[in-house]
Amino acid sequence: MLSHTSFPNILLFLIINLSNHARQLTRVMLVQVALPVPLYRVFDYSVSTDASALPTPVLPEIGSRVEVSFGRQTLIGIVIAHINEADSSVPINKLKPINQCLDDAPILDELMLTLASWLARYYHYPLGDVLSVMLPTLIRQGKPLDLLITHWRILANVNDDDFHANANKQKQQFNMLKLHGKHGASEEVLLLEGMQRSFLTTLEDKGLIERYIQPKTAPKPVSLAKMPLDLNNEQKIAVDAILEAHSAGRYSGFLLNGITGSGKTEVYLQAMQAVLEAGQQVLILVPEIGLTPQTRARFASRFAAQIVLLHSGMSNTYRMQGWQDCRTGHAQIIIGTRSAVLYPFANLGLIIVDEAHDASYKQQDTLRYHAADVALYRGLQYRIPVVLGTATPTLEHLKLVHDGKLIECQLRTRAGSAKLATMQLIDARLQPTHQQPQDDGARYDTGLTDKLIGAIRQTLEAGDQVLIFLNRRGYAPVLLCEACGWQADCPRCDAHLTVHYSNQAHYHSYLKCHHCDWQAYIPAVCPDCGSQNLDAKGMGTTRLSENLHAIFANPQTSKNLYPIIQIDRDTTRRKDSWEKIYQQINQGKPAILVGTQMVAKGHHFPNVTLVCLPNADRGFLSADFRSPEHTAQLMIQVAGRAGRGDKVGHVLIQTLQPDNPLLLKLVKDGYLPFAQELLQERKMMGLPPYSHAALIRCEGKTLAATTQALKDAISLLPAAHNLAVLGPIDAPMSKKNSRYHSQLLLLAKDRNQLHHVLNQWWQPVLALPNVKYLKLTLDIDPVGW
Ligand SMILES: Nc1ncnc2c1ncn2[C@@H]1O[C@H](COP(=O)(O)OP(=O)(O)OP(=O)(O)O)[C@@H](O)[C@H]1O
Ligand SMILES: [Zn+2]
Repeated sequence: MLSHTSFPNILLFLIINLSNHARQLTRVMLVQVALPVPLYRVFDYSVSTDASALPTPVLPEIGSRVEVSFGRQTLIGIVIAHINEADSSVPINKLKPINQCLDDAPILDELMLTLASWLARYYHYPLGDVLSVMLPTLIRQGKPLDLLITHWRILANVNDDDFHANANKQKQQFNMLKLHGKHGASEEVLLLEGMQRSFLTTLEDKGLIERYIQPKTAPKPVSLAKMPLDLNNEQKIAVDAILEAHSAGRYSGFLLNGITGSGKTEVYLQAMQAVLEAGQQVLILVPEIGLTPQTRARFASRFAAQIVLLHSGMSNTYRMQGWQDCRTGHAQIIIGTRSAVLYPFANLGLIIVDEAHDASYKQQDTLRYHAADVALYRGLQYRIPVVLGTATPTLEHLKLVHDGKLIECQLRTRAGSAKLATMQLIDARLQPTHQQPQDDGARYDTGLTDKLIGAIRQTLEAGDQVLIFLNRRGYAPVLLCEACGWQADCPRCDAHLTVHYSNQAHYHSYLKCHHCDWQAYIPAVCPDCGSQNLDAKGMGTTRLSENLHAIFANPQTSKNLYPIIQIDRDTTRRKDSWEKIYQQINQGKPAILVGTQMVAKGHHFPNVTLVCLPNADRGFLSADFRSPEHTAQLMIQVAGRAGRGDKVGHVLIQTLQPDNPLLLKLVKDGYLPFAQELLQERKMMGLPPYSHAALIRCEGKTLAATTQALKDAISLLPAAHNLAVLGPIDAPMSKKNSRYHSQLLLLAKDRNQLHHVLNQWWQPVLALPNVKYLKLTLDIDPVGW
């Protein structure tokens, strides 16, 4: 029996329960979504406001993709938080529902989301845009993760008798699939072969074929394909230090500072071995150009493992597959350029950044991250060692060693029997360059001194190879009218047009801007004064190769005595051209290699015993304070290609400034003492790495507008900001592609101080009224300007 007092209690119970039930039906669940829009905020969406929605809406998990309406667009974003109604700044009835959730499970784990928000904070870049830089295109577009591993196969006991007489096309497509046997083929392959997706689904609907996901079997444990070398003492110290950190499960940043040819790769390989044997993944970053077929071979010849290569030239599908393989742990060794550092990893145990000084690790647009810095951050995240390997460490990395933030391991001698090449200067002021006679008796300047030519000849006659480094492709950097001084300039840039000229094929002759790709015919007469006296001034790799042909041709037959192999972006553009060049060089026969900075990086040409730098030292005269550092790195890297085999190597530097103190220091004392001296200079001047820099670039239709915008920006700086403000000034090449550029440099003694100011200042700057007609970008820790 109910007492009179219990009645209201029951009522209350019922009311509460009913209203709970009703709320459950109409409960509004909120998610915060990062969207690829240039706004420094995230957006709230509801999951469903429709109580009758069936099946009951599931709250999309943090780290999964959702499709939403944004203004009039439909965008794909990442859920970064679940929030309560009360936490949203938007009234509940104004919130839009998400259109759909694209993933059942998160595609980004907590570490990846933490990485994204660190990148957004450190580089002052919107979170949604950071995430779109991190994700491969197809994932950004919302494609299902398993899209590319969809396979199709014919169903057992179906055959082509099952087709209707007039279903010819279906039958033909069915037979195409049948050719692939019982496992069928991936959809990507079938579409490439000419099958149509609509037919696949029709055949599927008819119960003739089926789609399936080919299961990725867990990769086999890594095994050794070749025995490791016996390490020398310094190599062993380095491997032990790296592995000690690895087995302690501790983050440690290492600077593997080893001269060229000292066997850094062997250190990587032996450290990798232990990590791979422990069942973990290894990420190896290589510079943009360093990713040749040889890169993979170096690792594949040592380990039987699942190796994944990642670089920007790969198809979207392949990149997405690679991304998935990293995330699931299917990939055991991952070799990639810059962006691979932003990939997700199931079980990462070691990161190696090869040639860590290389400028291509810095992304120069959108999110301007530095892959070596991000690698260190990720090492910290995963509590694993990170190895920065180089023969020419950046001043930033040397300072980190000095501050105790990187552990330095030095390799001071060449591995095996090779000796470090000797370096010698040739004073081109005392020795005029060689004048080559022409058929008509006139002579032309070859740009090479007789001493240099003599050394090249001697090397070739001894059966060795010569490498000549010239960091300028094309025929000549300037076309000049001898009569009036007119020069062929790019109409769109502050730059001369490069002469591309070939005396073999006339259609290969044209003028081209190396900054915006503008092209023009070579004029027959000067457009200003009509003179026919047009002359190509200076020397690019093509001209140098032609001069070498002339110098080293057999005088009787004019045939080449030695092959001259030109290696630059023009000659290696075709896909397999590097491979062919490699094969030719590795035959080991005497030859002259003429190359731009493409040859500086990590190549191992055992028969090159002479390296010549006819004018590499010009960079010591540049106005950019980083130029001496970059010039020296390049020179040492190129010089490092000499004498890597059994024979001793020589390096000859032909210069017009043989008493330049920087050049002398580098040649006499080597890179590290040179770098220490530069560090002292930077310290005295308060320049990075003794200060922290942010570079603001402004691009617009006129210099007046870009300069004014930066002046307006300065006026917004908080009072007592304590930063050094340099500018606004015109950017080094202020007109590029018909757009004008100004810049402003902020320097702070302390990193936190810089970020503190940027946190308050940068977004108001972007909101300045004039900025909408301009492009304003912020570059943290810029590497050049
Ligand atoms: N411990 C060793 N014993 C004998 N040979 C070795 C040893 N370590 C490395 N080598 C050999 O020395 C050569 C140069 O090594 P490697 O290419 O790794 O140098 P590196 O330091 O990466 O040079 P770079 O910076 O110029 O690319 C290779 O042929 C390698 O096989
Ligand atoms: Zn141009």
